Amino acid sequence: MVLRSAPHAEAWVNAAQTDRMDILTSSDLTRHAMQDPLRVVGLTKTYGPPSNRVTALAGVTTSFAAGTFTAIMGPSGSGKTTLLQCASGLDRPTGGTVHVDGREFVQGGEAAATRFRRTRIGFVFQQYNLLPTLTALQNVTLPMRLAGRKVNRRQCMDLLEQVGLAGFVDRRPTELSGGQQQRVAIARALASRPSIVFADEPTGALDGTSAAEVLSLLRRAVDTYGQTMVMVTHDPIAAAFADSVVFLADGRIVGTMKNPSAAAVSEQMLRLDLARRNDGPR
Ligand SMILES: Nc1ncnc2c1ncn2[C@@H]1O[C@H](COP(=O)(O)OP(=O)(O)OP(=O)(O)O)[C@@H](O)[C@H]1O
Repeated sequence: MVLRSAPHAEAWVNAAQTDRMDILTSSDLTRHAMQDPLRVVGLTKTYGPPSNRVTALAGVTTSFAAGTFTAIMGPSGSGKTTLLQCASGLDRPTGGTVHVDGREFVQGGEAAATRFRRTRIGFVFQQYNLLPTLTALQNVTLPMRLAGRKVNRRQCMDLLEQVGLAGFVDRRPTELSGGQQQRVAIARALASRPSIVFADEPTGALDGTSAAEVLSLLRRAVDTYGQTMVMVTHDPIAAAFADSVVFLADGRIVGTMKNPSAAAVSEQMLRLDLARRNDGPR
């Protein structure tokens, strides 16, 4: 998918394997995307003073359909994490809007943003972000307790069982391997049944076997519960677990790929790197 408004888009379409990509106009996007659980429109994010401005997002418009798994890829510094953080309410965009479950997320102060994140969104981070003093089960129930919601202990135990940790519920993070900690983090992210789960490099700190297990769990969350998964990754093998890949460069969407294979993703990443080198520093 290439948004026609994106600069370099024509070049990208020419350079890429166009048979794997759709061309989407902004009216198509509007028509199809209004009901999607997550939609971002004209998202911009700049850092620093005008004299030294960094543009991390330069107007990103896209939509994530229910029950789909999308990987966000792009060269270092292309804006992947910034997109994830702005789309999830962890950070405030400079411009543009975020729509979750058809409603615009209005940046109404930290309390509102926190409430929004706790009820509608799950997060999985590269470094797991588990609380070291709590057991696996307590880590999973924590977001519900923080949100003042009744804890469904049985459901949390079931989730830990589903991620293969039935015998580990009373262990603290230091007593678990990296892969096991990430599986606790996935159970925690899924416990409140959020409509959208954001994952930022969820396999970045894992070996190949643990990474495949974690990715299979994310895939299963999409297929079983219809959750919408948005994952930032550098790894083409991880991206191949997704239904589609959105490619970013210089804070813009420059293409998407449906039904990605690791080989096709690697090839597109190489093309992007090459295009960037040919363009020189911005
Ligand atoms: N807090 C900040 N202050 C200033 N510039 C920032 C800040 N956060 C990010 N940036 C800049 O914004 C741009 C996009 O950063 P971002 O972390 O979103 O990229 P990325 O694609 O996730 O990179 P990587 O793959 O290396 O993690 C980069 O040029 C980065 O240096």
